[in-house]
Amino acid sequence: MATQTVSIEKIVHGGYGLAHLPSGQIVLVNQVLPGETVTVSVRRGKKNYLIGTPVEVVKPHPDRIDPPCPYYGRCGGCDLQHTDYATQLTVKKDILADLFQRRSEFLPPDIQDKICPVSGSPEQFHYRQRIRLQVNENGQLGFNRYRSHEIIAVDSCLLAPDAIVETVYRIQQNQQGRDLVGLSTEVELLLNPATGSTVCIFKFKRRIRPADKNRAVTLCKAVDCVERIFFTGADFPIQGPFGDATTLAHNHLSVIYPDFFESGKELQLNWEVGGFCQVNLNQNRQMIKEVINLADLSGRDTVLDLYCGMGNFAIALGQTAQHITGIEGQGSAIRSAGKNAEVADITNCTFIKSPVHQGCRSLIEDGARFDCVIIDPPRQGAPDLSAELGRLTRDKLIYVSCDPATLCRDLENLCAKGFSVTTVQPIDMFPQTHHIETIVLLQR
Ligand SMILES: C[S@@+](CC[C@H](N)C(=O)[O-])C[C@H]1O[C@@H](n2cnc3c(N)ncnc32)[C@H](O)[C@@H]1O
Repeated sequence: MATQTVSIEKIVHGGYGLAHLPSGQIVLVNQVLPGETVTVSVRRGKKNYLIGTPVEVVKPHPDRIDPPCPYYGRCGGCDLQHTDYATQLTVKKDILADLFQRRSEFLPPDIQDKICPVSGSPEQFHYRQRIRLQVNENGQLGFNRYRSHEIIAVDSCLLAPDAIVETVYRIQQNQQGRDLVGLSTEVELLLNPATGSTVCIFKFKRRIRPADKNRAVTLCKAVDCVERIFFTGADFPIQGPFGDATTLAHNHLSVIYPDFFESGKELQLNWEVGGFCQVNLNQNRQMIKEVINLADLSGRDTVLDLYCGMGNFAIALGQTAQHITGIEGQGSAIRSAGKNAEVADITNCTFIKSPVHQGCRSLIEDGARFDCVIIDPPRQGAPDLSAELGRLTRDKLIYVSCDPATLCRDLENLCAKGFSVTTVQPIDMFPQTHHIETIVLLQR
């Protein structure tokens, strides 16, 4: 492969450094920082650009550091670990600004001025409530190599809390644990914040048998940091819990945010194993506060919470709204949302299990409008929903996004429907990686 020396002009969406070759062609390079001079080996990429792999950093950025993880560069995660945290936050804000700039003809001219500094995470390592490991052909747990299906065996991860790291080690030291891992294609490890113990979901290559349940019980007894075990597979839904009988009362995980409300009251959120929760739970506390702050509800406001999950925002907003309607497609999340409202002792929330587009159409047919609409879609965003959002929103629309590219596309559509952008607040949910969570306040 040919090597070339290039100057990195900026970091773009996906965490790549962008440089131009003397020929004028664009080359995207990973593990670099803006302003660096880097020798790269260049290979063919997509139609409009080449891919460069760094061979030597000739002139490093002043804030470049030695990445602390021994798997950095081989493992596909943590692609910003080569710089200090303050620079990671600056890079993320610049990535967002660059995306907006590239689509500037379709976005409000002053949108760049609305981008606030990225709100940093309380923890920069060990923040992930869950990790998903792959199983390689030798029955070892690992992560995919950068941009590859090859599995790099690991015995720790700096993003995982200690209890998960201990579980990764101890299930591989235990015969039943090794047997279960060997029968799986992937193992998900979840921290239960309420107990500090872990829950394992083994994704099996075949259907489970009674012997597998016995292995799970024996493993839970032998490895005290594992409290429950579940099984799932390509052709069967999640089954469990299995394990030591004392831990099997329910299939929930829960987090309590003490002193969440001004009154000193805590916020408790429960969700079912296999259901969605934000991965960085301490930063989630800050994100809910930010949504409350942007919604700025009076006791008379009505709220629509689209893709509401287990009521992550609705339960907190329910304390000050007149009424909240939550729409969510996953049955387990809707069950958890109802339970969370009960625990919080609030009765002004209605949760509807429905695909969001269908739920919005029914609300429009009923003539419903809401003072504040919240939308928190998955990574693919919410294309084709802007007309519905325009009809359902009386005043504020709060868009929570985990992908700035689909956010940018959806903002274009919303601005074309008469919304204006008031605030863009990036939140760092995923330190050490290029991923960006963003909350945007739009108004009619
Ligand atoms: C990013 S999560 C947000 C959940 C919640 N707002 C939170 O903060 O925990 C997206 C949610 O959308 C749900 N979902 C995805 N596609 C959906 C659809 N087409 N209709 C309804 N819900 C959907 C998923 O089940 C998931 O709970």
